[in-house]
Amino acid sequence: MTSFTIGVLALQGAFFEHLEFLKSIVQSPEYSAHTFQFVQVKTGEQLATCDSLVIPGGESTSISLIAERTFLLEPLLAFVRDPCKSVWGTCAGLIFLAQHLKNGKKEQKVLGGLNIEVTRNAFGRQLDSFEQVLDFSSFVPGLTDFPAVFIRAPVVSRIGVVDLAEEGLISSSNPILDEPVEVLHKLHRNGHELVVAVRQGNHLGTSFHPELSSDLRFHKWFLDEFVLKSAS
Ligand SMILES: NC(=O)CC[C@H](N)C(=O)O
Repeated sequence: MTSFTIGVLALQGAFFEHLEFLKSIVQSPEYSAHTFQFVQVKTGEQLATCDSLVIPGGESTSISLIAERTFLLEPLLAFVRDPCKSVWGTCAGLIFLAQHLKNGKKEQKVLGGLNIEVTRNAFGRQLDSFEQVLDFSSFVPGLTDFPAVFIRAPVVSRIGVVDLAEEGLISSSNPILDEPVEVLHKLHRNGHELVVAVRQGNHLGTSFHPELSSDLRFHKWFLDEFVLKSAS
């Protein structure tokens, strides 16, 4: 029997929905060999109990400001540099997890848990929000028709903003950066190809909101592929 504690950063945004999805998935008999705890993370003490963290969508500037004011920024920076932990950022969570931002606010901080540049609000005004059925079967077996919800969504605009050859010290302080960044999905929209899902080791970043889709399959994949695998 293995026990897992999954936290969802609960400073602002759609944290409740992520928790409900994950709680409902682990009810299935296929997970009966494990025990799971779920934590709404608002403090460093709560974060310290977690094996895995989901950073939800919402407003990335608010999430970063609240984390700073509540002294959670330092524990979060340490958490995303721990190779034994898995982390998933969705939408604003992807922004917060990035190394570098385009269209970021001056006071906005990032965690550097994915070696990428993210462009905030990348879809412009008319296309602020939309839903598109996407084929993720190249990385999630059988997931050919996932209804991906994009709300003032960011995109990954550059991969590899930290050059490890030039900045030899970075990798020892942030071992996550030694892993390659994998582009999981490129969205084809209005003649553009936009990167909306990436993975770097145990870290996952998605531009869309699977927790607003009423389809549990993407969360199940995160649980199987990141939470359970990073513990084995
Ligand atoms: N749905 C979302 O999480 C939107 C993200 C928002 N545009 C931001 O910059 O924080």
